[in-house]
Amino acid sequence: MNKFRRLLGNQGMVVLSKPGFTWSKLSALLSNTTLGSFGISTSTNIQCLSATDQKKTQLTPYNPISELQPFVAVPIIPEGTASFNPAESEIKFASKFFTPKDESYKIKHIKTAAEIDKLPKYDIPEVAFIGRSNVGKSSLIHTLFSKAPITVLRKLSVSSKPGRTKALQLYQAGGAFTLVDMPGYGHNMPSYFVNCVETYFQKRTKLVRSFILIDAVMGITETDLIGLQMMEEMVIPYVLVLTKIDKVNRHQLVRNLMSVMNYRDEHSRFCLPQPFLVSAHSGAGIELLQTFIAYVTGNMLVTGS
Ligand SMILES: Nc1nc2c(ncn2[C@@H]2O[C@H](COP(=O)(O)OP(=O)(O)OP(=O)(O)O)[C@@H](O)[C@H]2O)c(=O)[nH]1
Repeated sequence: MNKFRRLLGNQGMVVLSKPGFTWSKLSALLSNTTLGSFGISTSTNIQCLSATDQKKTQLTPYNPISELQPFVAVPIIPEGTASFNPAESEIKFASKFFTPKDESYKIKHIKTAAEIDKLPKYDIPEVAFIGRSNVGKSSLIHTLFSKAPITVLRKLSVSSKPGRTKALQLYQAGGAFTLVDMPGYGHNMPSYFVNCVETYFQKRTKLVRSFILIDAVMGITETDLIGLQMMEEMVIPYVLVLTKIDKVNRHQLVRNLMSVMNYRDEHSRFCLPQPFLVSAHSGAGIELLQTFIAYVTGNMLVTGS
């Protein structure tokens, strides 16, 4: 039975991966090349903070975590792990991939497909956005690409009705990267979903990072485990993104963020330690996420602040 189908059929009995993961264990296990595929450079371009450094270094104000951290007793980004903390100039540089002023960065919708064999093949790095139905994928992509032509934005069907995104939607920012919006899992999931998504992860050789979206209002739910388990079983490096942070008060946000972080600490081996917090409505966290996408797709070198 394929892994994903097994998870879907067994939602109440998901077997979680082994606890005890630390970044250093992973570093020891993987070669530099593989670490590169986590977007964690072995050079100094991403800071690896010691406990003392971390106290000294302020997270960029572009990161919503910087406002939350004073209210949380433990470091949200674990001590001794890599932290993506670009300078203002780097954030500005990355914005050009999302604010096309000339043809070379033009944002286009290039394909809608439910069958992987129908996807175009190219040499451009790819990132994928995945999450349960209604988590806010289309809204987030809409906000990331808010400066794209209206014809592109119309393709992003935002709806309060879960399960609107039925096929893979591919958007390309010039020759810089491709961003893939995937159908949501859970409610109203299309029947071909399992094959489509699992085959995508097996076959797309240019995929450099997957972003798993979790609704900040709900925190981590059993449906979210479908995507998280799939990443772990298929050994796919991924990043957690908490969506809709404008909808929760600080207390709820801290509580739900910590439940996600607990999951990460105990069960994940392939998740970037740093979560991203965003709101498609207020725009919070969007520039930081844009910069991270530009960075993991190899379009810029972040030197840190
Ligand atoms: N307040 C708030 N609402 C949001 C945000 N992002 C999405 N929503 C709302 O959440 C609902 C679902 O958003 P979509 O972007 O369509 O979600 P999706 O994950 O693409 O949904 P599927 O098509 O089911 O996969 C819509 O009513 C959005 O307006 C956000 O950042 N803040």
